Order: sequence, then C-alpha cells, then structure tokens
Amino acid sequence: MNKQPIGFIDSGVGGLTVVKEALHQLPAESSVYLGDQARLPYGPRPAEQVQAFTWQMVNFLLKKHIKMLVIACNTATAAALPLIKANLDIPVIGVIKPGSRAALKATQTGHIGIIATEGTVKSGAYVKALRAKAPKIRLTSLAAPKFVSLVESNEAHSPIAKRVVADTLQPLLHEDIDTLILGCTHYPILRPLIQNVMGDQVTLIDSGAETVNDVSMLLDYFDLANNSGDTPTHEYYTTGAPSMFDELGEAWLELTAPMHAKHVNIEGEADHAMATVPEAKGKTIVVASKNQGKIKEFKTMFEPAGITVKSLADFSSVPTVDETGTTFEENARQKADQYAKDLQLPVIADDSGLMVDALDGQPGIRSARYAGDGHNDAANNAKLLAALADVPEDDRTATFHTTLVLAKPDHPEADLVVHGDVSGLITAIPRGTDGFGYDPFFFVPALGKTMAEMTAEEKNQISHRGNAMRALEDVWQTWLEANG
Ligand SMILES: O=c1nc[nH]c2c1ncn2[C@H]1C[C@H](O)[C@@H](COP(=O)(O)OP(=O)(O)OP(=O)(O)O)O1
Ligand SMILES: [Mg+2]
Repeated sequence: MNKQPIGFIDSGVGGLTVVKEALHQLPAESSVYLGDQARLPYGPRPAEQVQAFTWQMVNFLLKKHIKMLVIACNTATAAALPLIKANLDIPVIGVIKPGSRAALKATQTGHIGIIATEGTVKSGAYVKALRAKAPKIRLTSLAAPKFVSLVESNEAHSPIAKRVVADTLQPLLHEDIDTLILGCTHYPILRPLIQNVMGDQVTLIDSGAETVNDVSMLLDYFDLANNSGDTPTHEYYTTGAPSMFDELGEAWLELTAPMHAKHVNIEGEADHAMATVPEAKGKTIVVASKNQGKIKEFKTMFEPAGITVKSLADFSSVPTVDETGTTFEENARQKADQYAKDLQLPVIADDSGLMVDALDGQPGIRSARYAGDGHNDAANNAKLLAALADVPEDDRTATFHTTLVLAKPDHPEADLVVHGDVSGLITAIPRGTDGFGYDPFFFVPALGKTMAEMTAEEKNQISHRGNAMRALEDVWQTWLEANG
C-alpha cells in the first residue's frame, strides 16, 4: 500500500484523457500531472529533443515523490519509454503497448488503422508493437499533425475542427479498416468528429484509456495501491498558461470544482537521467528477525521513505541470537547488538508479546514459545484459547507490547530504544486471514476488527509496532543517516 501520487506527463492537455479514465477506474489514487504546453507540439520534433524534454518533465515529477510514472503521450512514449524505464526504479508505463493490445482484441478483419503525430508515425512504434504480437496483421498509419493544435486551442467543437478532421481522415476511408487506434492522447477529445467521419462500423481505440488498465494491474502487482481511505489529491502543472489549461481541463474532466493548474518552468531541470533520485536511496536497515509477519510490517513502514529493508533471511549464515533476557528490552537489545555486530550494518530488533490480564500477563515475553520451543502460531493460539475457555468475554482484555531497539555496529551505548502498546480483547473464535501470530484472536474495539482482518496500513495505524515507530518520529531517519 502506498499513498504517494501517480505521475502523468504529456506535451499538453492530451494526457488528461488518461487522467479522466484513471479518476474513473482508480478513484482512490492521488495524481500529479505535468503538461509541457510551452513547447508543444512534440510531434514534429526530433526524437532526441523529445527525449530531453521528457527527462525534464520526469525529473520535475520525481521531486513530487511519484510512485509510478505514466508517459501519457504517444510521441514521448515512442521516443523515450525504454530509456526512462531503464533509469528509474519506479514502474514506468507508456501508452503504445496498451493501445496495440486493445486494437488486436477489437479487430475482426485483421486490418487496423493508426492515426498519430508525425513523430509517432515515423518511429514505427505502433507497427513494431502490433507486429510483435501479430506478424501478419495489416496496418495503415496516417499522421494527423493538425489535431493536437485544434485541441490545445480549444477548437475541438468548432466547424474548423469538423473540416480538418474530415479532410485529414480522407485517405483512410478507402481502406477497409475496422479498428482505428487514436495514437495520440489528444485525439479522444475529437472522438465524436472522428467517429462521424469513419462511420459506426469502425471501432476507435483510445490508447490512453487502455493504459489505465495496465496502471491498475501494476498497482496490484507491486502492492502500490492506495487503500488508506484518505481523500486523494490531484495537482496539475503546465509550462504554459494555467487559465487555458484549466478551461480545457475542467471541461474534459467534467470537474465541478475549479481546477487551478500551476505554472512551472522546467527548463532548469536536467534533460537526462539523474544520478541520485529519491533521498535516502541506498540506505539499508536489517530487520533482525526471522518472523516474516514482522519483516513485512517493517517494510511497509520503512520503504516509503526510500529505505531498503533486509532481514535475517538475506543473511542465512549469521548465527542465531538466543533470547535469554527477562524483559522485552533485554531480548531486543541482545538481538539488535549482536546482529549489528555480526552483519556490520544498522539493524532494528523487535521483541514483542501478548499480555493477557486474566492470565496475569502471560504469555508475555514467552509469547513465541508459549506452546513450547519452536515457532508455531497455531499451537500457541490453541493453548491461549484453552487457557481462556472459562473466562467471560468482558474479562478477556489483553495488551500487545513491543520494544524496538535500533543498533549501530559496535556502539551498543548509542542504541535507540522505544516501546509501544495496544489494548484489545481476545476473541473466542479466530477472524481474518492477514497478519501473523495472535492476530486472528486480537480484537480492537475501536476498529471493530481483529488484527487479522485489517489491512497492513490499518494495523500499523493502531498496533504496538506502529505506535513504537511513531514514538521515534523523525529520529530514526537522522539516526540511520548518521550511520554512514
Ligand atoms: O503484531 C503482532 N501480531 C500477532 N502476534 C504478534 C505480534 N507481535 C508479536 N506477536 C507475537 C508473535 C510471537 O509469538 C511473539 C513475538 O515473539 P518474538 O520473540 O518477539 O518474535 P519471534 O520469535 O516471532 O521473531 P524474532 O525473535 O526472530 O523477531 O509475539
Ligand atoms: Mg523470538
């Protein structure tokens, strides 16, 4: 789960056709949009220049901490997608492959038309993408260079637009194409005119809208979707005049509130890949644990800050540290100090457990070994249920506790130590399938759920581990930085 925005770039307002579909299909996602209207159109420009301009847009959006980049412009996708993809460590999506896929799905006759800017047509990107999947497919490409300026000058509904669209598409009418790819994200704004000229028998493919299917799938695949429940935010930037952008944007996105795009100058941005992108990149912390449930939770907490999280699973030869202490803190310190020494890396250790009031605080520091040595959540849970069999619902109060110790190699005196708790009730029947350990039995009244019924984010918001991390606030980042 990730609340950061998705970034969209285009030469102008065309990419808003992709945003429109994203608002519809992915209403929980935040977005940041940049249109390079000052340097539009991109279509007639040499590929090297489109690459340089695209990098400037990308470098601007990276500072907005985007979690994914959509190149919502066919010309930029054709010129720069592989380059940008190879240099960023966030998912990067172009509009050409999704459009091609949808066209192959739609065609019955096996003859597809493509209208696009000169740059896109010249690149052969659609032909390549379509032939890679269907070598024998018949393709007819046509450059429609005037369409972009019609849209950008807000002429899409004028009689001039009607004439230009009819004249431009003339050569396609003698072809027996049954599917036409709108290979520029500006073109869907002219869709009714294009459909009218081509006739109802021709299926129009909106490359940008198709792209949102890929965005949606990749959010799931990389576990990046925003399921925080927070209201999403949408920011719009243009290198041109915001008033024009707002007018076109509000109409196209059918916004009820004013748009307020901001003007930006991106000419000072690097026109190539930056050596270092997000801050804190390259910082690594080792979760000194073998418990996959804990490791996953720490990843959710650290990774949005650009920290690489490793665990003992990545260092199979490191000797196991026994928990011989009599308190959570002693155990957490033992684990943190020894693993930091052995690995010569900064580590975070967690010693945690469940304290049930009706059992005088048991199983406590023995939570992992409650039903005997070895880690067996099922046996531990079974023993807990048996121990509470005669305890009425209201008396089944309990507390989860954690002590976290962050240790630097060979400097135990500099350890950071924090504690966190959460109270709840032990249920008589397990509920939910997420989480780990005692989660299916730990009911949190405030949320009306057991911890195994919560998303990772929900659990972090209220859990002992989340509370302990919050107690460290920004300190841990400075601490980690100082580790070199
Ligand atoms: O959020 C939690 N949700 C459910 N159960 C939890 C949680 N937090 C701790 N627990 C349970 C698991 C284990 O039975 C014991 C911790 O024992 P503890 O020694 O700290 O961890 P562990 O042996 O599983 O892994 P390791 O020592 O490698 O970090 O408390
Ligand atoms: Mg343990």
